[in-house]
Amino acid sequence: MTKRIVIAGTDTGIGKTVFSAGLAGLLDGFYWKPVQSGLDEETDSEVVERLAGLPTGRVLPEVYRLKEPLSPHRSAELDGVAIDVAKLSLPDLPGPIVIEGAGGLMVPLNRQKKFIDIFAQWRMPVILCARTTLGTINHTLLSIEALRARSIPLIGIAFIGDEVADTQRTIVEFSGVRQLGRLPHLDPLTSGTLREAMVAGFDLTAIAGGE
Ligand SMILES: Nc1ncnc2c1ncn2[C@@H]1O[C@H](COP(=O)(O)OP(=O)(O)OP(=O)(O)O)[C@@H](O)[C@H]1O
Ligand SMILES: C[C@H](N)[C@H](N)CCCCCC(=O)O
Ligand SMILES: [Mg+2]
Repeated sequence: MTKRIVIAGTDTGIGKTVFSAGLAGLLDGFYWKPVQSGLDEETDSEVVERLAGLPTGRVLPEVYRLKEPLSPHRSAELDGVAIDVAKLSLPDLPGPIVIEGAGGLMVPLNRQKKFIDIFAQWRMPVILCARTTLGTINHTLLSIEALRARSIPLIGIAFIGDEVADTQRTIVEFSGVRQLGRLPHLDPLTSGTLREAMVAGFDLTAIAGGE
């Protein structure tokens, strides 16, 4: 089976989609956002299409497209839709795939299930995206505890933002989870600057090689 990597995050709006675009591009792979909430702005899949530099057809269609930019459980309720987690399953693909959740690990899909529950079912290795800015130590260590409590394999942490050396070191030391690299804040953010920053900031063998 080809490599499947789940991109999880410590929160919403921290850069999971940008990192996913960079990683899918670097792996020459596929991208899948199974549940999109918020359709008025550019969707995560559209961002990846714009930034990953991949041929067409590499971004798989979402299973649920929900109108309001809210937690998926609520957005689904407002649309009169019930998210059936059994429908969130992936076909076999001829290459690596990067799969993005929504928000942080404990975000609900419906009144029973959260993203972390399906990640535990899938048993696919996770990369945890974490901000470098203040507040991230707490969010990141809590997220790692939650993954460990469910025996979800964790490849490592991808930091996003400008370097805050002591914060990154503190997270790594307390958790014992490795830092895979760091994606700095990019201005301008383009397909080209993203690829360059991914190549400079991450060791692909650490990501593609193991769990
Ligand atoms: N490395 C970066 N450089 C510049 N801008 C970035 C970077 N990472 C993220 N951003 C910007 O920050 C915003 C939030 O990023 P992004 O959409 O990737 O967050 P997310 O974690 O995927 O959120 P969601 O939970 O909604 O999926 C976007 O406007 C994005 O362009
Ligand atoms: C709409 C947003 N951009 C994400 N797709 C969903 C974020 C859900 C966060 C829920 C929460 O933790 O309170
Ligand atoms: Mg996103």
